[in-house]
Amino acid sequence: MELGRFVFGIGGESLAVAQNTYAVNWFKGKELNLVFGLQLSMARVGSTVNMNIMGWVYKQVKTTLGHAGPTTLGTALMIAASTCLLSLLCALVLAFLDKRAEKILDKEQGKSGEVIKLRDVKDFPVQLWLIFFICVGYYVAIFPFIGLGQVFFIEKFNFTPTQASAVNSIVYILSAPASPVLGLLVDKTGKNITWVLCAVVTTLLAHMMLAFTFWNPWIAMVILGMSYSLLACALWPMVAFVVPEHQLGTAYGFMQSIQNLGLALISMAAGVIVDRRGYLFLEVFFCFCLACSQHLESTHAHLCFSLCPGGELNISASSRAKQQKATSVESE
Ligand SMILES: C[C@H](N)C(=O)N[C@@H](CCCCN)C(=O)O
Repeated sequence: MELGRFVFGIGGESLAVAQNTYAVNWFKGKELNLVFGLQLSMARVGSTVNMNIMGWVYKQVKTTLGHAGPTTLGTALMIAASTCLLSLLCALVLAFLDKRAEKILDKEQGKSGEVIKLRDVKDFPVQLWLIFFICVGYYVAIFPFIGLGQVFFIEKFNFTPTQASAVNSIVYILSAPASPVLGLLVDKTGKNITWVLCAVVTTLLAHMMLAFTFWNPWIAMVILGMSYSLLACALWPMVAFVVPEHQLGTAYGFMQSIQNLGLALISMAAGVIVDRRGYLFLEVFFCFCLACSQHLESTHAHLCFSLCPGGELNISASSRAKQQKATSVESE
């Protein structure tokens, strides 16, 4: 099982790196934030369908085979895995379309000829490193929290397991419809840094509500779901504004690696904190992670404004459009 999850991790995360890089290559300067929102939405529709349908699939296989056990479980999992064939098919079609676009648009000519090197990392701008650390500081307060969330709602709010599971999964369920809408909002307004700051602050407020009050946790979880969707739409596309095209894959690869390293360590730490100190300490710990992320984002904003006032990261959509027009006139 662990070997399977290891291989799954390699595949899943590399897929995410490739998806992000393709999205930027195709949509930079167009509706990039919306595209990231749509990606997130699709992923969340997938997880929601999976959460709701797998129990039913397992029961059907059990009825057909006439018994429970490893064969029944294995068959149900193989049926689930068959959806990867659909992904493979889509990836092949995408590869074909991308090659075709390269020829039609004569992209070879526009290429700078720069070679991709792992050494590029040392030339990454400080803004990019800040984006990486904001990402890790934020996501460690989301994924590990949802992992432990069900028991938290049972223990603190006396919810039944069904109620706890419903309130816990609202973050992902909400992000399916909300992400494209919020992505469009970021596209229309620009100002990615401001949106990321809003998302981190509202997530911090939601965690503080869960930690220090007994208010109905649905309120905090709905805020968390909306702010999480906003962050994902505004943060990930920012990478494309600070690194050149040939370094995008390396930059997204690093972002995912740092995020996963943080998630692995913080998930273990979160388990130890719950066992030794309980859920209040855990929530305070998540608030601390978010406060670090918020501090980094403020530093990031400050740096971007002082290093390049009017720079790419926080300009409005209309100024971005003007900038692009000017660049394309210059290159003609
Ligand atoms: C899967 C990956 N580790 C991750 O964190 N994904 C983000 C969104 C990535 C942006 C779209 N490809 C998530 O919020 O799930």
